[in-house]
Amino acid sequence: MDHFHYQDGELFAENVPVAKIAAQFGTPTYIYSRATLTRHFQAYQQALGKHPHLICFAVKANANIAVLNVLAKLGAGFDIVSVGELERVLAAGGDPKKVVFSGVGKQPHEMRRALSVGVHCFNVESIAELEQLQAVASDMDTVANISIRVNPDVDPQTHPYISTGLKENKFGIDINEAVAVYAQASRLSHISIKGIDCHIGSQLTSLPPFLDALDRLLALVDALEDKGITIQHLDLGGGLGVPYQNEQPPAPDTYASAILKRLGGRSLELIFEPGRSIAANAGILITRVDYLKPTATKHFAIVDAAMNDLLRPALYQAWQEIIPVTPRHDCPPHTYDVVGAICETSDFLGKDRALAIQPQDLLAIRSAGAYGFVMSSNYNTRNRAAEVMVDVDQFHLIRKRETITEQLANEQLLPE
Ligand SMILES: Cc1ncc(COP(=O)(O)O)c(C=O)c1O
Ligand SMILES: N[C@@H](CCCC[NH3+])C(=O)O
Repeated sequence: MDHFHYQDGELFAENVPVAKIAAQFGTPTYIYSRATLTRHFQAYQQALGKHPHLICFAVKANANIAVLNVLAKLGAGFDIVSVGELERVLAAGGDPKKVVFSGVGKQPHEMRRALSVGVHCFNVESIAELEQLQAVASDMDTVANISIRVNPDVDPQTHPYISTGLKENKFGIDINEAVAVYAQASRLSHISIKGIDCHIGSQLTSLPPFLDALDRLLALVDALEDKGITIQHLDLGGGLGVPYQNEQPPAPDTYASAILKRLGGRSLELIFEPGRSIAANAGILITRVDYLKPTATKHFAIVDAAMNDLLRPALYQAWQEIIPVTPRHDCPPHTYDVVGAICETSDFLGKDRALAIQPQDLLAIRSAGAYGFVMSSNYNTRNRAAEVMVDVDQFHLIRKRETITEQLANEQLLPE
């Protein structure tokens, strides 16, 4: 059963009526389902079974510490891209030994903190970064575990802004240069080679690009072995897509089983860094209709969420389903552009949606648990949304709605 579903003519999150959450905490509010997060995470775990593995949730997809805590308790590791994300993982009770540190621009202070808490591995993305890490580790008299993030030049067939494994992207080290970079790393006194890594893009909806990348990485593992460099883990990144509309991506267990099969008898530990496939469909964003505005050419539904709350439609023309919380049958549907109050024409949450709605009705934007709240901003001096977690028939405020007082607290006037 879907954990967001209609029952008796209204939308429920697990066993809680969504309207009840809106009545208590207002709108716009993100609502997450603990059961869905758990189910998605466990699908990966179960598919990999006894094969040595680590599922590192990509914190960038949803960084709320209650969400991270739910996953940490299930045994998750975490993929981070900043020291800020590391502090969130620690605050959420995550195990630093299960953390992989990705990203093209790690700063020395971030390396220092990650080394001091003992992260599993740095996914190194350039020679300059490798040298910086050697310097920091040497200064701390410690050893940094690394894998090289290889850019395998595979087309992930996704939106160009979220494709990362092509030669022209800024990510990783060209696969043709990887052997030389590993050889260089093997000569560094405070670097220990552990793994190999890639991440080719996000919202991939088919297996072949993953398998293609995996084959290229395995060939590299063999070439390195021939040179006396043994790789212990293979990190295939994240990137598995979700059904937003009509897409039919493989489910996490199908994906994980296919990868495992392709590994053959190799004993390499497998690391995945899924974000979206765990969190996206574990969340909705609820919003209230403020005004209906018919014009000569369109019907606009102006709602209290906007592009500052959910940026994906404005940034990628992403499509996310918009449904009424309490469907009504007393007025005809119209085709609406569902828009926010921000002074930008790109401020829309959905275009051309058939909805039967009246002012004050509640709407839910689906698939909002990943790259939703984390990409929100204060543009137009709007306060960030609240976040709520539903757990069977309970619901908990896991981040309170921001206030203007909190926004102003960090600013000050120039001295007289
Ligand atoms: C290095 C890395 N790992 C993991 C992820 C998570 O990707 P997704 O949310 O598509 O699973 C990303 C984002 O695309 C990433 O850049
Ligand atoms: N923010 C993107 C995904 C970015 C993936 C990060 N590497 C999205 O909403 O689809």
